[in-house]
Amino acid sequence: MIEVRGLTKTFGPTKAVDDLTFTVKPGIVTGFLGPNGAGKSTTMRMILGLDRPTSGTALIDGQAYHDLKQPLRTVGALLDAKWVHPNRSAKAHLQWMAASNGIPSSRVDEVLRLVGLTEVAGKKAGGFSLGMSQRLGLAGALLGDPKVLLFDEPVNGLDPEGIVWIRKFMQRLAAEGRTVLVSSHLLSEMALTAEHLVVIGRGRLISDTTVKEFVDRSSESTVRVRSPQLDALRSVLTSHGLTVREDGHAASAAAALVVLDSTTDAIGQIAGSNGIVLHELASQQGSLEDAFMKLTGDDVQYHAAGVEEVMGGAL
Ligand SMILES: Nc1ncnc2c1ncn2[C@@H]1O[C@H](COP(=O)(O)OP(=O)(O)OP(=O)(O)O)[C@@H](O)[C@H]1O
Repeated sequence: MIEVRGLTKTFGPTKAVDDLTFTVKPGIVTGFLGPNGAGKSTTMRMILGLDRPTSGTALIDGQAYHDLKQPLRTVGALLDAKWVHPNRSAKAHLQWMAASNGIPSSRVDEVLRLVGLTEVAGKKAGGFSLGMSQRLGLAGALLGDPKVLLFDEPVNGLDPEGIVWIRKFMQRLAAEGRTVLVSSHLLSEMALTAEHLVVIGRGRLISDTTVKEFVDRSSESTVRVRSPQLDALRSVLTSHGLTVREDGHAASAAAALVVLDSTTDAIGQIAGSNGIVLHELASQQGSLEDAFMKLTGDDVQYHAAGVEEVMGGAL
């Protein structure tokens, strides 16, 4: 279990993490979602004792990272896959990690097998593809057989096969009863990987719910309706208090109305009882990514403006 309470981190004038409170439970994958610069990496680094909080606490199974007697046996992390010494073989790298953490070297072969790197164990890690480096990072995170695992954007830059492999692996680790926190800036990826979501924007908590609740709540569902009597339809719908948007040019045959917060049943009923002919009546679901952008949109704009200010200052 990970417990984050009132966690805050400022870098000069930047509040990277702003009074964050959330709990990550064992047995399920929890997605840590937010646009670039939202504060995900900084939060993870504070949980792992790599950054000191300005205020607040982050506990792993009830203890601060620095108080853990054998950290690798309690928590494993995959932050940056490319930190391995390039001239060291995968096996030598893991043996060095094991030795410096009091872990028996027999565990090295075990984790190499778990992540599917046995065949290339003797090869230099510097020549590994990104996918292989991620697997090696994962092997390192699993060395101490920890109950808590943190992954920072683990699928970034991977090919589809690598993405599916990492996704399934994280789900398996959670199914074994471990606590798994994985960050991403893509809601579509998290919808496939995680069961619970902690969403942040500009360092602040936006949502802490199941993926299903978040998706249901945030994705806009609308009804698209086409009719040869579009004007009449528009006025009866608005007279029923519905919000209506135009879709396409009014003069074209493809012109349609998009009705918010209603159902095909209700609209069909209204049209029928007013003698209006319909040529199309369809419910449509907004894309997850659109919904996510809308929710965190302010935060992305804030960061874009921030960059311009910095660039403007430099020029
Ligand atoms: N060492 C640092 N010094 C100054 N500012 C920092 C430092 N680390 C992070 N920041 C700033 O803190 C904010 C949060 O960054 P962070 O890397 O935690 O976000 P993130 O959600 O992980 O984004 P990304 O996916 O782009 O890494 C950003 O505005 C970033 O510029």
